[in-house]
Amino acid sequence: MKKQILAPSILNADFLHLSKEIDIAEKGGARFLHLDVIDGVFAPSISFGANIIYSIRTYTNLFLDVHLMIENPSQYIADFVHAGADSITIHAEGAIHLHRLIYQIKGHGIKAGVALNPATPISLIEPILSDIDMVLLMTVNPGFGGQSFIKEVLSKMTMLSHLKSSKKYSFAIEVDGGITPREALWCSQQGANIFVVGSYIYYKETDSEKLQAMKNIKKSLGIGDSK
Ligand SMILES: O=C(CO)[C@H](O)[C@H](O)COP(=O)(O)O
Repeated sequence: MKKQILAPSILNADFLHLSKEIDIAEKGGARFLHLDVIDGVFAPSISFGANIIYSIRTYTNLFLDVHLMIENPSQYIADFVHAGADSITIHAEGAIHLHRLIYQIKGHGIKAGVALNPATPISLIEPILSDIDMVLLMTVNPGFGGQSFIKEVLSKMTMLSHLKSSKKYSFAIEVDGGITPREALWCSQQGANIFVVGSYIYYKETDSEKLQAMKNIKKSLGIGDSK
């Protein structure tokens, strides 16, 4: 069985107590921390930038999975690498030189992912599937946490998984948006193996509720408690 990875997204975490929120992700058995960088242009909200990621890097050894929802990502890749990103995912929409961008990221010795919005077809990235480490399928429209999962993306996931197995590609399939234990299971059944979970964890009031939320996701995915 392939490795299932839980990646808490701090987009809706308590930024006044961010270190505590990261402690919860670690204690709950996460291996990745998902960091959404949104510029208010590519997607309609403004989150945080490389300086916050740098601070997070000094605090945790979790794999920092940086998702750029920004215009002109090429200009900022070095900043995020120096801030401590372990992987950088850029969006295929609007990227004129996607192949070059992927190799710009990989040239820094970190992993490169490509994200697709719910309405963007897989065919847009078919020519570069052998070059990337991860495909991130957005299951909500980018910009905000707490939205509802768009079920139609499941058929795209199935299509991508078939392509992956028929061509023996090695990329991971990450899903992001509206994930609770139910959606995690659906996505896992369609071949996803990295699960970004934001509000289902961080909208909970207490630490023990947040930890229980992570437990629920892991149970649904069959991830053991030791990770
Ligand atoms: O990329 C995102 C928004 O652009 C978030 O990572 C995503 O929405 C996760 O939050 P939630 O689990 O609350 O949907």
